[in-house]
Amino acid sequence: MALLTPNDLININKQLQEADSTVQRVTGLDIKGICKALYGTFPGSEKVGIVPVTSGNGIIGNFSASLNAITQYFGFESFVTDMLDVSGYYEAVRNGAEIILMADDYTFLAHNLKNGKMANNQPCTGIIYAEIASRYLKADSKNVLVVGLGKVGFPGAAHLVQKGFRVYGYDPDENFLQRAVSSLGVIPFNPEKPKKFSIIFEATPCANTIPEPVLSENCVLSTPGIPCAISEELRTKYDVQLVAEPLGIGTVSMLYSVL
Ligand SMILES: NC(=O)C1=CN([C@@H]2O[C@H](COP(=O)(O)OP(=O)(O)OC[C@H]3O[C@@H](n4cnc5c(N)ncnc54)[C@H](O)[C@@H]3O)[C@@H](O)[C@H]2O)C=CC1
Ligand SMILES: N[C@@H](CCCCNC(=O)[C@H]1CCC=N1)C(=O)O
Ligand SMILES: [Mg+2]
Repeated sequence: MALLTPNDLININKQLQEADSTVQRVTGLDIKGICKALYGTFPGSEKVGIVPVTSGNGIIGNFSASLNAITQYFGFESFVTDMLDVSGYYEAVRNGAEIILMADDYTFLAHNLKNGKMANNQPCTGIIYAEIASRYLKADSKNVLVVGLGKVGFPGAAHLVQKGFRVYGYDPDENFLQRAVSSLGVIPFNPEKPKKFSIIFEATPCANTIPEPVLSENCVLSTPGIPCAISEELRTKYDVQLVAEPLGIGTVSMLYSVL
């Protein structure tokens, strides 16, 4: 399981601000603008209750506090419950939470108690990072490379196919690659016969997953993957526009999707 660590979340506000300015440079929209374009929604006065959960691997340091900072960065009112698990859930509802945010080791959900809508972090993350990549103002074609076709990458690839992009996909897991080819019409990317892309979306738990030959000058690499898919050396060599952030972009996608 690819779980966040407290170290990933240090200074989440600075990480969010940096990602927001890159998104604006790449797409012309800020992250809120991307969410509005994706879901057609905008926040009212919804109160978000964040419930720490102790199951499995347990509480991750900085996780609840980061969610609190993230929701407030995007203009929502939010609080972290004092109690944990069931008692925390009870406290959240009793204190007027309209949207519940909570995560165990497998599922990170947003549930809007008012309208019943519920979101899962994995598809919401894939979709928003794919959307950001798809809106690159200086894209040279409708070609996009998707690296990693798992719980985050597959929904992102599906979103790009729906938006009419020519999606090349790569995953060392033959089953995941075949599923994307047969159900999405993704073109299997052959690392032996690389081609250059101006738009790349990556979602893997591995470093160095982007082969140098696919990088074009100034290309966009939109990736929620942790650790980062590309070395700083390679990023600067091609002046890659890197959109990467450990939790906030995926979370705001969840929140807008349940409004
Ligand atoms: N930044 C954020 O907001 C979020 C980040 N994540 C991170 O995104 C990453 C992916 O998460 P999931 O999709 O749930 O994992 P997953 O395990 O479902 O999918 C990862 C896929 O990457 C593939 N893969 C591994 N090495 C590869 C390589 N060298 N080239 C191409 N594909 C490769 C695997 O075969 C697998 O199919 C994880 O690191 C996770 O922590 C997940 C959710 C939110
Ligand atoms: N139960 C823990 C949170 C566990 C979150 C595990 N999930 C991840 O790390 C996913 C979410 C986005 C990226 N990875 C707590 O309440 O402190
Ligand atoms: Mg994120």
